[in-house]
Amino acid sequence: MPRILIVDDDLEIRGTMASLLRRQQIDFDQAENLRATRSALETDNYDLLLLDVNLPDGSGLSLLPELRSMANPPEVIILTGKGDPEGAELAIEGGVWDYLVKPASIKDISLSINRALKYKDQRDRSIPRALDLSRMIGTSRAMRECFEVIAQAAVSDANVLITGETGVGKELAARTIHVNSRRAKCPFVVVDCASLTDSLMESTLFGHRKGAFTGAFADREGLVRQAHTGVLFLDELGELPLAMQKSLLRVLQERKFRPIGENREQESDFRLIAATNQDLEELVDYGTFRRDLYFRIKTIRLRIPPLRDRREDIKPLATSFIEQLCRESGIKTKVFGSDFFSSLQDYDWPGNVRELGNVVERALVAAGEEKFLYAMHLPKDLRIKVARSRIEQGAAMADDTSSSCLDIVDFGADFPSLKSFKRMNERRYLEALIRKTGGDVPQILTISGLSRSHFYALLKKYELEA
Ligand SMILES: Nc1ncnc2c1ncn2[C@@H]1O[C@H](COP(=O)(O)OP(=O)(O)OP(=O)(O)O)[C@@H](O)[C@H]1O
Repeated sequence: MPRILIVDDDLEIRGTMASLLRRQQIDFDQAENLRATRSALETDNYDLLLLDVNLPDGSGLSLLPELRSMANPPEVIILTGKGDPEGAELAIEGGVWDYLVKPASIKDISLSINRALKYKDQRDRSIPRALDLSRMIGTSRAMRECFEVIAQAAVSDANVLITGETGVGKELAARTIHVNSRRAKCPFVVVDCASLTDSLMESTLFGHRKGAFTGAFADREGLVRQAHTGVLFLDELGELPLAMQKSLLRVLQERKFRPIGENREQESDFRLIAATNQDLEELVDYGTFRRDLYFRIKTIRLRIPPLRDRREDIKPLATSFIEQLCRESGIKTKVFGSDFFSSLQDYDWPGNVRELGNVVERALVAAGEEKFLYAMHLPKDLRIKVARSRIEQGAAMADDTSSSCLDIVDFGADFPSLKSFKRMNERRYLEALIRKTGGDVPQILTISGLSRSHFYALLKKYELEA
């Protein structure tokens, strides 16, 4: 059910609006000034604000930038007693749905409210569908939840804090938010806070004038200004020194900064997306990260889980990386031996998706001209770790591609049905036979006793090649 906040200092107007909404069975709250409106917005979600311009403690229009930076902002209809064309222009620039001059007819107000609510409803529903995820892969439930947050972040202009271990895809997620947002055509400026020394940081972020310090041979535009109209992506935010945190907070509040050696302030309208693999809350408790900055940055929070907690994503990621690498190097895409994926599945991926990308690339190089990718093509250190962990788990399934393909396997909690066990082994039998005979079909048919048509049907079934 939609919810509306009526913001007006005039009791009579609030009463008229309230009875209109009650008749339409629309839920609503009321606020008589800016302060009450802000506190209502902090505690509740609204789909629409009916907003008066002249309020006792300031202009209703001053709320528009704050609303725009909310994760899922309400629509706004401005209702004002003054026919103020400049105000109307400002309001429309600020993204309001409609601007009605009092006394507006009940019919006009009702029509406008219904249209705005319909639009808001469509906006809410279209969030997940509208997303372009062409570069970001993931089918696990955990990643689908991440995509929902990314979709919400894409339709808003709020600050975003992305957390997760190294290599989980924080920067990729930030870029995905950017390409799906209204700032998509504007710059995406990356600042790696960990690689900047304290002395370089201020001039890198805010720029400097020629001669501002020894070595400042020319004017330099800072990254904050370069991000104007676009996104400033602060990677490794937990590494930002305290002094710079203060400056950053000021820029976030005022969107203004002063390059070193410059008298006048400059402006930059950027959206902040920050990423960290550190626990910022813990840093706040230790006193090495400012609490006020932390609260300002985490309007939208995206936590990307490590790959070991979403193993379902390993296969689609690895397949996509291999296909892309084969395409780029102009070679025919490889066929996977089943032991290849099972080894990938059984590894813990401390370096997450980045490590997976590197590992499959190394496997591709190791396979050379071979059509198949087997576990033996994977880096030795990875195979050793997988073998160890299998032994530790009592799986006793050594990672030895030359072992019999009909070993008895301890499947642990994932014990398969007899049908799928037979399928698995049939596939492994065929892979081993193709490997042993070098793909010599007459020899395969002699050894297996299969008819030619049955053999080709099995190749098709298991997506194998001889
Ligand atoms: N879901 C995904 N789909 C496709 N590629 C991904 C995915 N997640 C990560 N990658 C790839 O993995 C690599 C590492 O990702 P990224 O740089 O975004 O990680 P990060 O979390 O920002 O790492 P770090 O903390 O070390 O900066 C990149 O090549 C990226 O394209």
